[in-house]
Amino acid sequence: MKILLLGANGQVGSYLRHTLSSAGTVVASSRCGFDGALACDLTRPGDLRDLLLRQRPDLVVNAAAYTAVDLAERERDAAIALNADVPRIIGDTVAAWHGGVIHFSTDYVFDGRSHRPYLESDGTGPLGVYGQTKLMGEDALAASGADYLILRTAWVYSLRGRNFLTTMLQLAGERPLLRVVDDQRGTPTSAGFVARATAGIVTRWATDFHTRNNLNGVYHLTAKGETTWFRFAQAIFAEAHSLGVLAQAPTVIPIPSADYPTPAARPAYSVLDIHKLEDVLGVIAPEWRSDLARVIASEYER
Ligand SMILES: NC(=O)C1=CN([C@@H]2O[C@H](COP(=O)(O)OP(=O)(O)OC[C@H]3O[C@@H](n4cnc5c(N)ncnc54)[C@H](OP(=O)(O)O)[C@@H]3O)[C@@H](O)[C@H]2O)C=CC1
Ligand SMILES: Cc1cn([C@H]2C[C@H](O)[C@@H](COP(=O)(O)OP(=O)(O)O[C@H]3O[C@@H](C)C(=O)[C@@H](O)[C@H]3O)O2)c(=O)[nH]c1=O
Ligand SMILES: [Mg+2]
Repeated sequence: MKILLLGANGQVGSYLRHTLSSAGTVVASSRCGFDGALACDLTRPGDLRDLLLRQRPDLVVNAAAYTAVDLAERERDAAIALNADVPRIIGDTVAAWHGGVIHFSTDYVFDGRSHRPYLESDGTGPLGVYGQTKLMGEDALAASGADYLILRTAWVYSLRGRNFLTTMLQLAGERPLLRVVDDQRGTPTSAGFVARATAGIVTRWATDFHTRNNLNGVYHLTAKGETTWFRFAQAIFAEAHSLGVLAQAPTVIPIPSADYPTPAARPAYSVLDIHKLEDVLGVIAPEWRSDLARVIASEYER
């Protein structure tokens, strides 16, 4: 099976480049092209169509996105181009040869007013431009006629790139005291887990090739459990400290979101129910806390 991976240089994409090779022949593409990846600026629809037509993949895995949540509030057009137009063009194009698409979306499609984990069938209500444009992309792909899986993940971290984990480790070296919001609940999920689970899903999907359209739809893909950003920060410092990576863990103070104003509002509660992922796609998810410990140890315990 030929798999075209878009966004190969991103947080999830860089892990997918490795894990997907167990599921098929991977052709990787990134904005600039590096390390053998094909260069393609996805904001140029003609370039994206050319890439798809030339490669004619059995499956496109789209890990490219506009992910700057706050910046999106004043760069709406750029967010639409990446998060809404790209999945629409992919779906419309590969539908011509009955190709499939695996696309990632986010917990930020929800408004956060739920008091129990969100089901795939629950109503959406994004609070900001990032979530709105990701939802537009979900709808466009679902309407395209291609076979598709939309994997909604959340609070993704790794030791590469910019994310909450790397931000906290960096701030720990700069400040003795950090203030972190304690009234937004969600589930930290490692990029490595997302990429391994996705590769397993691709393998299963390829096996069920003739009936795979039965699987079309949205799936929630996170680790298990829930926490707040404050408790996530505490856990990061506890793990790093126990491995001797941090001489002195900073003091972390819990604060309400009102005390940490940001251009984009975040949902107060965006825990995702992952039973459909487990039952239909057979993914086994780790607890978020053990996933975090594994990630930090993998880097430093050598
Ligand atoms: N990060 C998170 O917390 C979460 C992410 N998700 C979703 O998961 C998916 C993967 O996210 P993640 O890996 O964290 O995102 P990243 O921001 O790390 O990666 C996105 C990639 O998209 C690429 N990209 C952006 N613009 C273009 C362009 N014009 N042409 C080509 N490539 C472009 C970027 O390229 P470059 O490296 O050159 O900038 C980057 O490598 C996304 O769909 C995201 O919405 C969902 C929930 C949580
Ligand atoms: C750095 C920092 C952040 N915060 C808060 C701000 C925010 O409410 C929360 C998380 O901050 P971040 O900006 O790292 O996270 P954010 O950009 O909101 O992360 C989101 O990214 C997109 C792509 C997604 O799809 C989501 O699932 C989610 O992971 O922590 C503090 O309270 N103190 C701090 O020192
Ligand atoms: Mg990023």
